Amino acid sequence: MSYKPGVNLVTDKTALRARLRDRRRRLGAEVPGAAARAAALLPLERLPPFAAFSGYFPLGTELDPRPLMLRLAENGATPSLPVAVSRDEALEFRLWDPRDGLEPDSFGIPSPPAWADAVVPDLVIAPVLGFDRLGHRLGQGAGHYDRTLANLRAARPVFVIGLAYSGQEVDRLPVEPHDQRLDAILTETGYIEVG
Ligand SMILES: Nc1nc2c(c(=O)[nH]1)N(C=O)[C@@H](CNc1ccc(C(=O)N[C@@H](CCC(=O)O)C(=O)O)cc1)CN2
Ligand SMILES: Nc1ncnc2c1ncn2[C@@H]1O[C@H](COP(=O)(O)OP(=O)(O)OP(=O)(O)O)[C@@H](O)[C@H]1O
Repeated sequence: MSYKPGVNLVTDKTALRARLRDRRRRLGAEVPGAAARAAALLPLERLPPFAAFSGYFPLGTELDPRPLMLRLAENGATPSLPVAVSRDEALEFRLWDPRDGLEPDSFGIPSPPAWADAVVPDLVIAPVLGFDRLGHRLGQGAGHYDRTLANLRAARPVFVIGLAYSGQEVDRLPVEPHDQRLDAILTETGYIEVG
């Protein structure tokens, strides 16, 4: 898919989101086993050191990060999940203990309960609707990851990996000043480091 700049980046993004949602739905059905393949392809030795990471609870046909989360946790890192407290605020991250139940956050996404410990991840596995090779990411459009990564990065280094089907790649995404870039992209066909 190639991107032709239009007059308005925001409406361009909205149109792209609709197309990429359709495309991801198709990929979810056509590429079985992608989550486990992607998890196995992460080159742990190339990542900066990290003590805590965040994954996500897969929505719809998002690529399931749980095999990857399991691998990172088995490697000794503390797992956490994002919690959307409102549409306009940054995400919180809370410790994910698979023995504890999850509760819907303000978007209805299963998330650790309010009493779970807060975590500051230094590795973020971000859900992706679309990505390009420069590390630009298109998300759900609420700006949650942009706000959250801006806050995290203002305090200390955080390495951000977008997890996606390889078919979610586009030539070039429209970019706004607030967009936070991915450091790498992991798909079922490989690991792409962004320069
Ligand atoms: N699995 C997952 N968890 C996540 C996110 C995500 O993208 N995926 N988020 C990322 O920021 C945050 C939640 N933010 C969200 C913001 C908007 C919508 C949303 O508008 N969803 C559409 C339906 C999307 C679809 O059909 O695929 C909607 O409700 O109309 C969802 C989540 C934190 N947790
Ligand atoms: N750091 C920020 N501070 C305030 N508002 C922000 C910030 N980052 C993004 N926003 C707002 O969030 C809205 C959505 O941004 P955008 O379309 O880039 O979302 P996205 O990256 O696709 O989604 P998400 O980050 O939720 O996965 C925009 O209206 C933007 O102004």
